[in-house]
Amino acid sequence: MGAVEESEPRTEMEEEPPVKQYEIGHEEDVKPAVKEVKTEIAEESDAPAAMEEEPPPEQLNSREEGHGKRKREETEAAVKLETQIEIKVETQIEIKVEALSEAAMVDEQPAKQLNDNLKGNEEMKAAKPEPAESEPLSRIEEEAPAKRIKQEEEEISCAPEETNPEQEEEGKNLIKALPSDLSGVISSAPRTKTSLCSYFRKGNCRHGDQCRYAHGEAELKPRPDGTWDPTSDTAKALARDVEAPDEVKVVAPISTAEESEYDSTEAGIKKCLQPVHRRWSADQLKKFLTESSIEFLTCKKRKGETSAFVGFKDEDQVEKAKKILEEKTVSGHKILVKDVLPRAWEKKANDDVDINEGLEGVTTRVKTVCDAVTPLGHLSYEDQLSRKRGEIEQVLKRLARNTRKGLGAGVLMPDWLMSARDNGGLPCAFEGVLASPLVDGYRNKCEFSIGCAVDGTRTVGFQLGSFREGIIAVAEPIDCKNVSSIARSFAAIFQKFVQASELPVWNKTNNRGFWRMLTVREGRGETSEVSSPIVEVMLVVQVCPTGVDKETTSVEYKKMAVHVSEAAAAADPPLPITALVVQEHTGVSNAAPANAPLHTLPVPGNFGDSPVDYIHDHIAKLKFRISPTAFFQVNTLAAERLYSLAGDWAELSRDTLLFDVCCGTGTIGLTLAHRVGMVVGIEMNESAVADAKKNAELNNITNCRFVASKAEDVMESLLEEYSMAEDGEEEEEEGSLASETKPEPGTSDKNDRPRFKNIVSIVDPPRVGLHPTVIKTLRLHTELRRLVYISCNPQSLLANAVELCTPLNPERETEKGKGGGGGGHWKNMGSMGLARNRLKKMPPSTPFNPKRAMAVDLFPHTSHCEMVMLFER
Ligand SMILES: C[S@@+](CC[C@H](N)C(=O)[O-])C[C@H]1O[C@@H](n2cnc3c(N)ncnc32)[C@H](O)[C@@H]1O
Repeated sequence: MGAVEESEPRTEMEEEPPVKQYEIGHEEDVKPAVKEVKTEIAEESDAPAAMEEEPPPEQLNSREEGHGKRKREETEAAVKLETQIEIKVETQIEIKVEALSEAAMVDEQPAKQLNDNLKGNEEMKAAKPEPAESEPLSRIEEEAPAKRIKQEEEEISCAPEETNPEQEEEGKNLIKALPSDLSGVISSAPRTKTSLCSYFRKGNCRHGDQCRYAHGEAELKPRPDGTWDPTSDTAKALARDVEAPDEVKVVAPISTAEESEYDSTEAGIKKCLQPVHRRWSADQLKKFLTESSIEFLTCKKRKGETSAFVGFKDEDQVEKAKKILEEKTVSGHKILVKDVLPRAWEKKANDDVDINEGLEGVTTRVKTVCDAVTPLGHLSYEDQLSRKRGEIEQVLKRLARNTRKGLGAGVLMPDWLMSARDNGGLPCAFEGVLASPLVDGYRNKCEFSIGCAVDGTRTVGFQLGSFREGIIAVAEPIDCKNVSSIARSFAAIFQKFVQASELPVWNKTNNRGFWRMLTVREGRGETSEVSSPIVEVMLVVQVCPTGVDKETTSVEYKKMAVHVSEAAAAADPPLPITALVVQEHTGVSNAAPANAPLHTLPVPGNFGDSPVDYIHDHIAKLKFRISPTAFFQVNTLAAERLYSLAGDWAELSRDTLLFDVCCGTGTIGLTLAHRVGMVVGIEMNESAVADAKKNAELNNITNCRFVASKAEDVMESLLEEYSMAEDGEEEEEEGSLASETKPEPGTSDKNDRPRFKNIVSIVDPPRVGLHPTVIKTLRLHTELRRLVYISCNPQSLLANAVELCTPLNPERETEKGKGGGGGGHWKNMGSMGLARNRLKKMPPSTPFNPKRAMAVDLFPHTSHCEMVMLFER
């Protein structure tokens, strides 16, 4: 949790869900979608009255009373229709935002900040992950690169271009069918031609004068809000004029090592030149400036960008440059000289510095470490829970809306979707949010950044904002409510050590330094009661050994071990310290790969010559070994509630085979093993699997098997291995085990294969959700009748749920091929769009039905929450 964004993580790599995934983006991003939505509503509307044909006028005139009633009905229908339109618009906004939020997943940025970034196009640009920072976490995450954000932006701004004449026609028919006095409610747009007709442009519009869209610039009118179709010449001309006003302030990108001279204090007065040729390198820019007789001190220009950053000696040089540049153009545009906002670390150090001051209007403003790490900390816990409850309700409603949207032609609406309409839009019972037993100091794992405070002091704590915003200052975790007192104490102990160390702390602006991150992991004693004390602690210190010789590092490591163990022993009360591990990592982001080298250091006074590299924690009276990189829920006591809820919903019995998909150290499977015949755990992190096996041993549990593999590679074969296979029928006839009687746990067939009639899966995937192959396997294996889905990311849960639950027309033709389908547009889609698209390739199969949902608050004071959903068929 070096940075703020890492402060509420699920794992060191995948971490916790982004905040408010479903937060709505910039209103303007969505406007062009409204027309499409209106057309879609015609198909889905709950307001048949509005679509019925208008009765003949004489009939209405002769029934005045009836007329009044009908008018009321019509008005109600119109309101209903409008509500539907709003819902649709919202859905479209969500889809756009969803794609952007997904891109955020690969980013180091905290989700809240990212969502805030989404609030404007400018900010959206700022939110593009820099390739160097975004180390792809998995195959799925790789599908969300910065490019996608760009495409999303383009897609949003070009929506009218994609209007389909058939849809237009449908829309027109709908509008015609409305009673005349209602049609105004939704139909004024087509009369004023505010969008260009893309078909006319291509020369094949068959609507002629009747077309709702402008045939050329002359017909085009401004939109009600005064803006123009962004593809029109008028809009482009306006954009040219407003694109680069002089007063707009710019934030320079973070410098690479080669560009560091631009960031030096001798760089002078910094200005941004815009636009300049995209293809220019820094050298070409320097050449241009020199040949134009423009004096300057430093400059920074990256190929592919239209902004250049130049340092001038004084105001005089700036004025002269401005004058010369007035005469220069790039592709017909004047080169403007704009102000550059200073970054936080460029400001003078003093106590009153507002590290965000310079970033006003650019992106989110983070004031204190608590604002950054525990944004709900100012609310009462009750208010936090009710807020989370409301947000989860919204997520659930989106499941119903999106499934409805994905229903193919001729497919009957399933009962759960029908009843959602009478249930306020909820697809299943929502049973509320379970509170965390421990509200303050609940985290058993804290990842502290090692860097500099605003005043330059070496500090161990949380980053005050996002690196991308230029905020790299670190603050001590003093008032952070989610941090335990033990973690706080170790942060202070380590801070003292790095302040005295001769090796430098990590500097994110140039990616140099030695001390990078301190992770404190804690384990409770025998029982999992709130009152049970922390008895084991593991410290994992991340360093970048580049350029430091082995002898120096080993001396530093020894000093470090002595310092922390002495300080821990001297604390009042003394602090436990069980394991001390160094992780070497040279990458740019603090998220180290699973195979980053680890060194276990002896802790003076501990375990003699055989230091350990793990600690233990307890859940449901079981003991769990946890190694440095293995996932373990950060709130042990709340996790216990979560697992027990999942077990209850899974309706386990001795004839059940439980698949624990993404099992980590085996927590779910092992805590439920006594309630089932057998557990099969699947996990891709090998050291977590080693822990899981060890944990089974530690607790004398013998009916568990743990498989170290990606679930997508083994799920299908494992299901086939254990379920009553197709040939079970034959075996039954032959008098084998597949009879009506429940197979005893461990019962085997003639191939020594244990088989189970009741197969249940509890899945607890990382933030990106389950791999499409796993979803397909779960859906197609219909002997799997019950599925409990635990998720820290509502967005990916929703997308997976849509794929699991949408009924399919068995007679439709299943699409073949790779990608998301949809003719190559899949790269532009959000996760929900991708899910719906994948359904086109899903073979006919019985869908799951959402049955119940609940949340467990594992992360008090933050906006995050674990969601549990039960699916059955
Ligand atoms: C949210 S954690 C849950 C761990 C465990 N269920 C628990 O509660 O402690 C997700 C786990 O999924 C693992 N994982 C991620 N991608 C996976 C994949 N494709 N196949 C199997 N496991 C995966 C991660 O290593 C991590 O341990």
